[in-house]
Amino acid sequence: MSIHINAEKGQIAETVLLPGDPLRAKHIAETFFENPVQHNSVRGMLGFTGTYKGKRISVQGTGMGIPSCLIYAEELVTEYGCKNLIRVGTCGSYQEDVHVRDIIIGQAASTDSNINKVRFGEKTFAPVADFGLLLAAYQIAQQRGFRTHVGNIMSSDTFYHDDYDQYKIWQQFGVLAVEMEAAGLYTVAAKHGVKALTILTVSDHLITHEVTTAEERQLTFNGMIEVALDAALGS
Ligand SMILES: O=P(O)(O)O[C@H]1O[C@H](CO)[C@@H](O)[C@H]1O
Ligand SMILES: O=c1cc[nH]c(=O)[nH]1
Repeated sequence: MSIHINAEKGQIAETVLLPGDPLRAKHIAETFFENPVQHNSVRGMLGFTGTYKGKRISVQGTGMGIPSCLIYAEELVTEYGCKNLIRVGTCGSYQEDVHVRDIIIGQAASTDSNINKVRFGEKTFAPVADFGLLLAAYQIAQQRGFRTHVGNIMSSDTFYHDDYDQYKIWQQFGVLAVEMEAAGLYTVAAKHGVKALTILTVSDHLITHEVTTAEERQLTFNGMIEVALDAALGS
């Protein structure tokens, strides 16, 4: 048992999907896993382990934001020996040609978080995805016909902003969308020498103000989750 996960050693698989929402973790386990077993209930941050197409795999909710996500990422790696961390989340698009319901694969993650200033001081670390996981996810998404974008994403420390126009600097530099965890996840994966990837579904649009309905989001999430699970098969 670790401080925030009450699973026994060996109860969590080496490959873990990481949604922010613990109820999405439950949905993934109930929809896609054979014989899912709940391995965590601490703070209601649900986690499950089961089998997908013959491979043992886990899903663990992380909560929202880098600080919460990194508690789970650190404990999964250091206490449970997890080696492949695949975030499956939602994001807001920064680009006209990146539409709601599209899939984004986070090749790299910019951030307004202070975490890496604390770590690296004046120097800059570039948090990047594992290339093997990224390539597998991209090829699977292409085969399935999903509109898919690969590139830089922005991990923000805030969901609500005093100045919404601040997105324009990221937009201008080609950043695809905003979410709240990937830069931290990629950094911690690098620190421990494990693999990480972030796959997102666009749930809203910062420019056009389009949003997805709850039902649409559910269906689109399933596409993203299948991409993540099938990419995980080769991990
Ligand atoms: O859908 P999830 O995985 O929670 O991801 C996004 O949604 C939350 C904000 O609503 C943040 O965690 C953000 O990163
Ligand atoms: O962090 C997030 C997630 C979804 N949509 C946003 O605008 N921001």
